[in-house]
Order: sequence, then C-alpha cells, then structure tokens
Amino acid sequence: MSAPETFAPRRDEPLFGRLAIIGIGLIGSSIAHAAKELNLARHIVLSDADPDVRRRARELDLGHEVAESALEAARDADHIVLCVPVGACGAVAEEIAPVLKAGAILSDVGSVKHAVVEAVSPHLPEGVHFVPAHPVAGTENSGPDAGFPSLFLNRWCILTPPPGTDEAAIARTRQFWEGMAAIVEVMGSQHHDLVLAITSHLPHLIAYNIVGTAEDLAAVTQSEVIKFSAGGFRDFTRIAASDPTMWRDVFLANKEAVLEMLGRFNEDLALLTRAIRYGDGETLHKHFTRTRAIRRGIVALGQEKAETEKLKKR
Ligand SMILES: NC(=O)c1ccc[n+]([C@@H]2O[C@H](COP(=O)([O-])OP(=O)(O)OC[C@H]3O[C@@H](n4cnc5c(N)ncnc54)[C@H](O)[C@@H]3O)[C@@H](O)[C@H]2O)c1
Ligand SMILES: O=C(O)C(=O)C[C@]1(C(=O)O)C=C[C@@H](O)C=C1
Repeated sequence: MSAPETFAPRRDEPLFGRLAIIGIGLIGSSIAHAAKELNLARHIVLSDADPDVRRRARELDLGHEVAESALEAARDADHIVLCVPVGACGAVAEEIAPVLKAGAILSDVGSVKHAVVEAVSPHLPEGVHFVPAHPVAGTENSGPDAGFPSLFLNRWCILTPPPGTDEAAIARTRQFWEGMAAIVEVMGSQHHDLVLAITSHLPHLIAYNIVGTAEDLAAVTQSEVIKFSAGGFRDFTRIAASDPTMWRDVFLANKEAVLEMLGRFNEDLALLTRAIRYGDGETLHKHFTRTRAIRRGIVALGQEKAETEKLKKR
C-alpha cells in the first residue's frame, strides 16, 4: 500500500534525535504536528509554563511527550526551539542553560530577532550553537489547538545567525525548516527587524488602531460600524484579533525600527490627507495605481514561488 499523500515528503531517517519545543501555542504546536508527521525527530518533547496548556497538549497527543518544565524538556535535546513570546526568550534560555549539551542547536521563532539575540546570547553555554529563526507564517489564532502541520508550507523562514555561528548548525536548522516545506533565507538580525517592521509589525499596529477607533465610533452610531462592515474592515478585524501578549512584546522589542517606519508612514499619510482636502484627484489616482501594481506584483511572485516549488518536487 502506498504512503498517504502529505504536504511534504516524510524523512526515512529523522534529522534530530531529541527535539524540544518550549511554548505550545500556534507555532510550537504547528512545529510539533509537522515534525511528527514528517519524521524530523526521533523523540519530540514539548513543554509550556501554563499547566492547562500542557494538559491540552497531552489530550491532543502533540509530539511524543509533554514535560513538566522547560528544563526537563531541554535536557539532552539536540535541537531546542523556543516558541514563547519574544519577551520571554531570555528568561527561558537562562532557565534551560544548565542542561544544554555541547553540540546542541538552540533556536527560536520570535517575530523580532535582534532583541532575542541580545537576550539569549549571554546565557549560551560553551559549545551550544544558537541559530535564531523566524517563520513568516501565522494566523490570528493562538494556543495549542490553533496549530496545523502545513502552516509553514511555501512560507519564508528567516534565519539570523550571529556572525561566526557554526556553518553546520546553520545548515541543519535550514534542513529542519525546509523539511517542513518552508523556504529559507539568511540575513542579519537588524536588517530582519527593519524589513519586518514595515511588512508585518506596522500593518498589525494599523489594524489594532483602526478597529479600536471604529469601536469608539460604534458607541456613537449604535453599532452601525460593525453592522455594515464589509471586506476591508473585516480583514482588519482578523489581524486585530492576534495575540495581545505576543504583539505587546513585538512592539516593545522592535521599538526603534517600528518608530522609524511609523514616521515615514505618517508623512505619506499626510500627503494623502492633503490631496483629499484640496481635491487633488490626480495625486490620489497616481498613488492608488502604484499600490495596485505592487499588489499584483506580489500575487504574481507568489504564483511563481509555488510553481518553482512544484517543479523542485518533480
Ligand atoms: N502567531 C504568529 O502569527 C507568529 C508567526 C511567527 C512567529 N511568531 C512568534 O512565535 C512565538 C510564539 O507565538 P505563538 O503565536 O505560538 O504564541 P501563543 O500565544 O499561541 O503561544 C505561546 C505559548 O508560550 C507559553 N509561554 C509563555 N511564556 C513562557 C515561558 N516563560 N516558558 C514556557 N512557556 C511560556 C504560553 O503559555 C503559550 O502557550 C512568538 O515569539 C511570536 O513572536 C508568531
Ligand atoms: O497571517 C497572519 O495572521 C499574520 O499576521 C502572520 C504574520 C505576518 O505578519 O505575516 C504575523 C507575525 C509573524 O511574525 C509572522 C507572520
């Protein structure tokens, strides 16, 4: 009987012996699903600070074992992935440092990279390789029930190894993410934070802001704002439902880059405001034509990426 079709090939031999996933939310549970289904590790152990989450992870049969503490999960692990909010990475690294074995690869999935590198690096024991990662894939849902194995399919995963990181450890981390069907790119942590400030962090801030403003208005207009909301506003409400702890940490950890991008955004918004005020249709039309071309370019690129991946698999 042939093996059932899956979104990525299942490995004959696991890539890692023991994989430890600390933090069992959307990302941690998605990695657990994918790694188990695709045989990326012989033994997958998970842990979470919240006992209700650990209980739920056992009910969902995530990985092979749910440990009572991060320390217990990380003991003897070959690959440890921190899937906790960005602001918790330093403390978890400090907690597990005494049991990390030489040669192990420590990684994370934080949406901000430079602050994580700064927070984790001081706790790295001799001989442990740190390869930070950011899968640029997610949803507005969180918790252990939110994960699914194909979350990373055809999505970027950005690695930001500090200069001098062991090349073999970078290569193994790349294999891990490619094993889950992600497309891997390597860049510096500060460059990452600047790029993601405009492509991910600012859009979330705008969504959080506009939904709040509309809600304030709703009180005045007897809920008409919510009642008549069509596609545009609904799309914002999806993003604005994202996890508050995660996003609080993102904005606190990427303060400089977000403020820089917010400054530019406000300048451009002032130009559009002025065009509306003075009835300058030409400026508005030109701007909207340019942004439509950008969207169509992104869609075309996406199709090309999917085609390339299909060809690679043949
Ligand atoms: N949600 C997304 O779209 C997305 C996408 C890419 C990367 N990320 C990054 O992934 C990480 C996790 O995000 P998520 O969406 O999975 O969050 P989540 O809220 O779904 O899960 C986070 C889990 O971490 C646990 N946790 C918090 N502090 C802990 C600690 N000190 N020790 C052990 N467990 C702890 C929480 O109890 C929770 O179960 C964040 O750093 C986030 O920036 C998120
Ligand atoms: O699709 C979504 O819900 C997301 O917001 C995912 C998204 C993004 O901004 O693209 C959010 C944060 C992560 O760090 C990576 C991905």
